[in-house]
Amino acid sequence: MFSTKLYCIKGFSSSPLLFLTSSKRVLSSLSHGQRTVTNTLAAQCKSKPQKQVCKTVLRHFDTQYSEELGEQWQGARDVLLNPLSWQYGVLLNRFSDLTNLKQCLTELGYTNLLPQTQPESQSQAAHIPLQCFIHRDPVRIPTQTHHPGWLKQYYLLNAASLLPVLSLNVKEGENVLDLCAAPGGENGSAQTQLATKDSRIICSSNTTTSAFRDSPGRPEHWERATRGLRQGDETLGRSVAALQAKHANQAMLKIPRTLDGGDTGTRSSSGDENSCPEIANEAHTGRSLLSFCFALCVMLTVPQVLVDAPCSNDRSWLYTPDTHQGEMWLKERTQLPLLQKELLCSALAAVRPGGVVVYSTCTMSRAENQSVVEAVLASYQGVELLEVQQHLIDSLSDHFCFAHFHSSVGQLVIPQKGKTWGPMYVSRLRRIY
Ligand SMILES: C[S@@+](CC[C@H](N)C(=O)[O-])C[C@H]1O[C@@H](n2cnc3c(N)ncnc32)[C@H](O)[C@@H]1O
Repeated sequence: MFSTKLYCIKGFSSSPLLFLTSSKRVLSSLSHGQRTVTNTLAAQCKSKPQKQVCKTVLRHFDTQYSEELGEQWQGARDVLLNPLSWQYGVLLNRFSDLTNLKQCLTELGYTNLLPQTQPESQSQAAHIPLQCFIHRDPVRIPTQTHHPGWLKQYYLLNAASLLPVLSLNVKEGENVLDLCAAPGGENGSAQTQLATKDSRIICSSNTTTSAFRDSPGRPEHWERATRGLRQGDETLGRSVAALQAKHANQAMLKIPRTLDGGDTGTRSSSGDENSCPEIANEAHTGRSLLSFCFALCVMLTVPQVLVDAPCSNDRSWLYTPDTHQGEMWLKERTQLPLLQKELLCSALAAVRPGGVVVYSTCTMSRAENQSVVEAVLASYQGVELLEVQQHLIDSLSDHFCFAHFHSSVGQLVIPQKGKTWGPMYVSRLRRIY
């Protein structure tokens, strides 16, 4: 029923050094004191062409979010409309030599979002927790480019996208089903974050594509890498898969596309589906999981499922290139909750009794967040709501702004001035029986 793949790579030995050297060069050229660095990076940002706001989407957000978020919408609006204020997290790739990189980041004024809780040593590499560096200013270090057979040392991401993975609280050796694993919008790769745990990740779509994409919204890179995987040649995709699998003791299980339930009628947030056919085909698998999740449950006894659901990604939708597309997306928006509920139900059916499902989106829309969870709780027997762990909220509150809801079935990170992370909604459910 499943095909288990453990990729191997050849000729890797010299690549990390070269890769590290090039990164050090980039970073060291910036490290002439924090002020200079900040100025340099800010200048880089400013030299980029300005994104154009879609007025149709903005009007829609104004109406909806001023009602749903109250006074917090104005702060979020200011951030969303000012890309120069956006902060970028630097998620380290534990499979690289990070010593110099961490030092560089520290010199640049970055700090670790997540305090180290376990000792670090070569022999305990497998136990290094997620390491995401953040900066209080809206600076952005250069994105690393792909080199065949080499791994990036870091990924730039919205640090709030760590929250769903942290909420899972994966234990060493536990299996995780990543129900919406296809590459998404701007928030980075859940798989990459999960891959820092010594656990098996089971994906409903092509796992490896997320881990090596160059930057959000660049399907040509996913296509290139996916094609490489299909052809079985020595590509970057294969190398990444090998490292993730070999070093993290993971087996990547791809659910065959023959189990695909067909078209969901929704847009893949990966953008242009035509340019990336394999991803487009595999992106619809999660909805049809219900039909075989019993077998999945019995065979794999999945204790945790992540539903990083397709949603109306507020940050990118606001910058929809043309009005017509903005209007189309707003129409599609009304269809999303149905798909999201189905995905969440599939996840609950797949998780073993006692297991936890984490549902996440990168929108602030109540219809796609609380309403989805409330509807599933009301209709699905034997499921209870869990709080997002208080210690997580406490430790992240210095950096993230959580929404002040009166009655909440989850936590919503809302971008605010100086804390521009999010939007990110997370809810946790436990299957009781
Ligand atoms: C928010 S993105 C996931 C991002 C991914 N977890 C990551 O970290 O890169 C949601 C993904 O769900 C995929 N998707 C859409 N419909 C789906 C379905 N019916 N089953 C499974 N995945 C689906 C979309 O293609 C999209 O890439």
